[in-house]
Amino acid sequence: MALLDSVPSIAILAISAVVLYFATHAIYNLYFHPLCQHPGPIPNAISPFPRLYWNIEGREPQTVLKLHLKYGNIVRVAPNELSFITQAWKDIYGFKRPELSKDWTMYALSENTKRSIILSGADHGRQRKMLAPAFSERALKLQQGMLTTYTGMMVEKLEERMKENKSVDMAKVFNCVTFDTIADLMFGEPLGLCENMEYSDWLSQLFVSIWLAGASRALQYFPLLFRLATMMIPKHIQETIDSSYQNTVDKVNKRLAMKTERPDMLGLMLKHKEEGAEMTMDELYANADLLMIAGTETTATSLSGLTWYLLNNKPVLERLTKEVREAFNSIDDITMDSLPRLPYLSACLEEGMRMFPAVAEGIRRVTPSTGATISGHFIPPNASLVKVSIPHYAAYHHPTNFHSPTTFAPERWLLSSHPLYNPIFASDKKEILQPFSVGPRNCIGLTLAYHEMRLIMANLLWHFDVELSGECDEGWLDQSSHLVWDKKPLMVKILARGSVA
Ligand code: HEM
Repeated sequence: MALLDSVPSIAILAISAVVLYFATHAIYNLYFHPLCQHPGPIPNAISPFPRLYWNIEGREPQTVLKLHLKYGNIVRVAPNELSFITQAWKDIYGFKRPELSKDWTMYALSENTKRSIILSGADHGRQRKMLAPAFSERALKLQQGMLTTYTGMMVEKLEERMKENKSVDMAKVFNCVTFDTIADLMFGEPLGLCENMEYSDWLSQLFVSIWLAGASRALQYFPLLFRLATMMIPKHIQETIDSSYQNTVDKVNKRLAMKTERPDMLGLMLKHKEEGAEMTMDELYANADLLMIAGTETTATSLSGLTWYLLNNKPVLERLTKEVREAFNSIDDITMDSLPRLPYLSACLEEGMRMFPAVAEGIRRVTPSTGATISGHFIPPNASLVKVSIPHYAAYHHPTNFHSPTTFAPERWLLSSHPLYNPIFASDKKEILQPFSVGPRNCIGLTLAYHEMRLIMANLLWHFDVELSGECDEGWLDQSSHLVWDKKPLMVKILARGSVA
């Protein structure tokens, strides 16, 4: 009886202890934490939950922009995390000793992904050395014929749709072209997507894996919960993830069994192996799987964003079309060598990536236990795992960095000698735009991405006039982001060249 009588008091005591713990924690975070002098919303300073909610909701890019507009260039977005929209690229991502390490909670922590270059720790340099030759300008030029095969297939399919008077989902078309290109570069054969401009089962599975990886990141803040959740993944979803990876493994094995001197990615990686660089078979599979995601969705997303802005900015579309059509006498002149000489095309690519960066969130890094200075602000030693990042979308849309930041204006990237140069953009902080990141872990596929984007866009505008279709969602830009944008269909009317006045 006496024991039962004391139950309410034990419950009150337990609740009080929990409340006291959280209250003390909140007070510490607000007034005594090493980051307490940095501005930001109070709920974010107290707890990581608001930040995790953005992750799940998929509104991180837009929310972080709003916070920077309200609180300034450096914002405390979580108790242990600062977001910078200053020129802090080198401080956070650059070559330094010790390097700021990756924040693992940003990535999908499957055992397979952990073996790939993107998550490798001390042996990152070894993996990078082995992959790099496949991405050199020289190696890519050898693949020009293969790249143009898929732009040629794109043109053929668009012609068919034009004759049928049907609108085309260009987001899907860009995905089909980039996936077939990377698959051919990697496995020695395409996925067959460009034949019908439709996704295969494997690709649909891959998209499920990407979405799951993005949406489940918040759980990684709580390792026990994450482990529990991974144990509870429904069987059919786990099978989808496993079968997507197994498909990559099968394709790598098939390519390795080919007796060919083909200078594709696996060929070059293996050649390097003979020269002493090492990569285990498991690492090879993991990197092939990574490249199929990192090298496709990103390029297709950048092209989709640029296409949306072009279709909604007729004068820019006209100028770009004119530049492409006047620069060349025939389609054969449109090459990897000739395209970089088109300044307006280059300016449009930069502006497209500024307005709609494929990687929109900040990629977090963790400061070392020795402390770090970021944009002149010292993060003290042992300030328990402070995370820092530059959020691409927020940094590119903030008036502190770009004049009229929400205006799509490729002119801002032109040299002052260009007839379309506009001095109102002279104060733009152009070096803030780093869609491929910087430093030792920047994008290895940067050169390939530029070549692909130039070839695809130039072929589209050389062959066709394009208009936004009435079937396209007017709020296309209003998208959520789970590591990559959850893109909506981008419906476009394909018209015969010269039909739009
Ligand atoms: C417009 C297109 C692209 C954009 C915007 C982009 C962006 C990025 C960014 C921001 C990173 C840094 C990620 C991090 O710090 O965790 C990265 C890394 C990487 N990207 Fe890309 N990327 C693009 C295209 C490609 C292509 C075409 C490939 C290859 C086929 C590729 C392969 C990779 C790889 C392997 C890494 C990891 C590099 C390392 O950790 O050393 N990307 N990319």
